[in-house]
Amino acid sequence: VAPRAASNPFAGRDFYANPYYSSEVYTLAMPSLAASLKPAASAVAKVGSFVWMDTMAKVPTMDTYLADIKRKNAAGAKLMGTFVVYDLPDRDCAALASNGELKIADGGVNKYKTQYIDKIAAIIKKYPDVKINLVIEPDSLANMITNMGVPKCANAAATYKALTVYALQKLDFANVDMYLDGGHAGWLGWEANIGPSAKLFAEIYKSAGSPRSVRGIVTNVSNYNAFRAASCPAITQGSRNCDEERYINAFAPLLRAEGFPAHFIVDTGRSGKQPTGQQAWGDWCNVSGAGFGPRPTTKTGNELVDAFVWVKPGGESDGTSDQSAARYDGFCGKASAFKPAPEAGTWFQAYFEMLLKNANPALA
Ligand SMILES: O=[N+]([O-])c1ccc(O[C@@H]2O[C@H](CO)[C@@H](O[C@@H]3O[C@H](CO)[C@@H](O[C@@H]4O[C@H](CO)[C@@H](O)[C@H](O)[C@H]4O)[C@H](O)[C@H]3O)[C@H](O)[C@H]2O)cc1
Ligand SMILES: [Mg+2]
Repeated sequence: VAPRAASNPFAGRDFYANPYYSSEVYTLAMPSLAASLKPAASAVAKVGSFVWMDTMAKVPTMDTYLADIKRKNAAGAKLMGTFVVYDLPDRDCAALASNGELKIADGGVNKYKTQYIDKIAAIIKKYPDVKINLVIEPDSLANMITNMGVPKCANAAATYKALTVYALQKLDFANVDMYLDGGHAGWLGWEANIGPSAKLFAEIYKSAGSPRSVRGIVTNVSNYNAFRAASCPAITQGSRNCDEERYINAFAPLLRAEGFPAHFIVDTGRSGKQPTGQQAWGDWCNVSGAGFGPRPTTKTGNELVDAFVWVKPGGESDGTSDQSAARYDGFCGKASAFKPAPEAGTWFQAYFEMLLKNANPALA
């Protein structure tokens, strides 16, 4: 077994401005952007964000990007690959917007193993010299804590847990570090949720055999919370953990006590402007008033936090506002949600412009 990583998986490496996102910015955003916003947009295109493998068809692009990174590193760069594993069958079980391609009822478990995870493992094996950091399945285990009352989540629970364990075991390589998705302060940070969460995450970690490459937990993926709020926003009323740092500082000792010595990374891609237009802390879809947040860095000011990262690519929709669409989720129709919005994952120009204008720190 490889020696336990004592060091920060992001230390001494630079983020890879992936071609997929920069091409969205240059081909989809730039042409209709006001001249005044173009410098900010080209700055954003250079910020390294995670590549979402949200379909089996996207897996081969991991090979393309890792080959590009390997080439660039051979020429003196110090890039790492950062990817999101996101294709569980019956995905996003409490929402409708990000419904995935695999269904438990339609052989999804076997497809996830053989056509998704095993394919990712085979690609990683080709690049033993490239540092790879992975986010594992946003919105999966968190839903197991708070949404067992949703039939789709209750029915998917055993599968989510078993396939997460499978992924942690199959992707456990010496050059890989993985972070399980831990929702955010407004989700699992509540008094009622944080204890059960620590137990569940530790159970998964130990069931997988405490793999060396499971470094910890990522928080705030596709959400908007400040890492360190100057003052607790009104919508967080009643919760002691009103920002991601308070959530992490409360969560870490509970996890350690359960046998999971987790470190953390935090998605700051859309946390720049506080407070946002959320009317309730549970508002998650295309929230108005958000802005690009702190740039990716290992200088987090908290030794539990390896890095601030950009996981959700700012400008890609969280879900359609078209009420007649199959994947329409009511949260994307709420007053706090920017409308009209296209399907989850597709380019949302007006929202991108808002993120540029609200960026903090400023982009250019
Ligand atoms: O006063 N109290 O003591 C008290 C105690 C408990 C309370 O209840 C808690 O209230 C919280 C809201 O405050 C709820 O948190 C919301 O849960 C939703 C899932 O159900 C999440 O939605 C996901 O968001 C993802 C992006 O983050 C999307 O990608 C994904 O598609 C989407 O599904 C929201 O973020 C998240 O904010 C908790 O469940 C709930 O338990 C409340 C008060
Ligand atoms: Mg989503």
